[in-house]
Amino acid sequence: SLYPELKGFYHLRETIGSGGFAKVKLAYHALSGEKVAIKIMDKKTLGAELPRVTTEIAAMKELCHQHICKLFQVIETETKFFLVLEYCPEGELFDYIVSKDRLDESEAQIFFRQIVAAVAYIHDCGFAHRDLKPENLLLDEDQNIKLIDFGLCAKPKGGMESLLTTLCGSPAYAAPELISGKQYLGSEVDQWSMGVLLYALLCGFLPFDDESITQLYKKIKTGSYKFPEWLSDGSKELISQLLQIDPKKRIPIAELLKHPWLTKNVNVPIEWKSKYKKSLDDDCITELAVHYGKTRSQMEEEILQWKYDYQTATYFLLLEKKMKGKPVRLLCRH
Ligand SMILES: COc1cccc(Nc2ncc(-c3ccc(C(=O)NCC(=O)Nc4ccccc4)cc3)c(OCC3CCNCC3)n2)c1
Repeated sequence: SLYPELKGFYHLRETIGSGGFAKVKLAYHALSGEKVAIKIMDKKTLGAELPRVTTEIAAMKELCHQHICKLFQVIETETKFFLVLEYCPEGELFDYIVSKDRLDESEAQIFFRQIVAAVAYIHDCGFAHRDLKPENLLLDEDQNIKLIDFGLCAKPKGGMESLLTTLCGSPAYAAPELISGKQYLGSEVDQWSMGVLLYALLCGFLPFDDESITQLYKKIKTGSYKFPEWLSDGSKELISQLLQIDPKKRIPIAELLKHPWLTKNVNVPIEWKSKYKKSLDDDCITELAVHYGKTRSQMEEEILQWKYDYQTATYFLLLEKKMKGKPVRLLCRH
């Protein structure tokens, strides 16, 4: 087959996305029967960008959050990287907004609370995303948000406030300081992009748009955008606090987590911390031990090494089955 490294472990199906350096295929994890997304990157195509994949893999191993697509396994061959990732059955938020034209305030609020939670978590882990847009926000079977970074744009924030100067991400969502080639902070760029995102959720179109890229840049740099008449005062106030040209004037994440527009009718601040437990799940370890014919303590010791091999993937996918209320069972037991 085309990818002998996957044979017997994953059953490949159709391509669900491609772009930049990556192609993503739907696949089935053979042991659990669960669907996964396999991101395939060719080392030759990556060329000088190769280090971005190692940065991405390191970041993914740190990021374990209910609103971030989980990494299950890394397979590296001489010519390719395969990242086995959480599959989101409801596809891109972008397509959902297009299908509904635009979202009403309550639905937009639910999605935006989850997006803010994911970004707050990434920033707390010392990373910045830098390419926040609806194409990188996927929906799971319960229509919950799962943030991804399809284009390898996420970066460590360095010493938290390291200044980054590479242009990354899509211009329509890019902050003024980023497109001016000035030094910028990833966290502040993410705040701006969240403003563009919230506008897109509530309006169904972009605040800054133009056929000519120079006109688009001009609108972004001068912060020239209009509010449609259907927006509430609360949502307009929040959007304007994010779309501040001066990065220092943008509402900080800590404030955002308890902003009135995000807490109204729900009255609880956003729970942004990871809901994943640090300890291993007994049922999953037991099922793995039975399958591999090992003792539970041997199995625990192996999983705790977090090798991101097929065993790691099988553990995480058993955990996913458990969280979805499915039986914690593998398809065949020796
Ligand atoms: C139903 O029909 C559909 C239709 C469409 C999609 C699906 N489902 C579906 N599930 C899962 C994926 C996926 C997950 C993770 C990554 C990734 O690259 N992770 C790496 C990552 O997230 N790093 C990272 C995250 C945060 C911080 C730092 C680093 C890549 C792809 C997918 O992709 C399809 C593409 C298509 C082009 N636009 C983007 C999505 N699609 C289903």
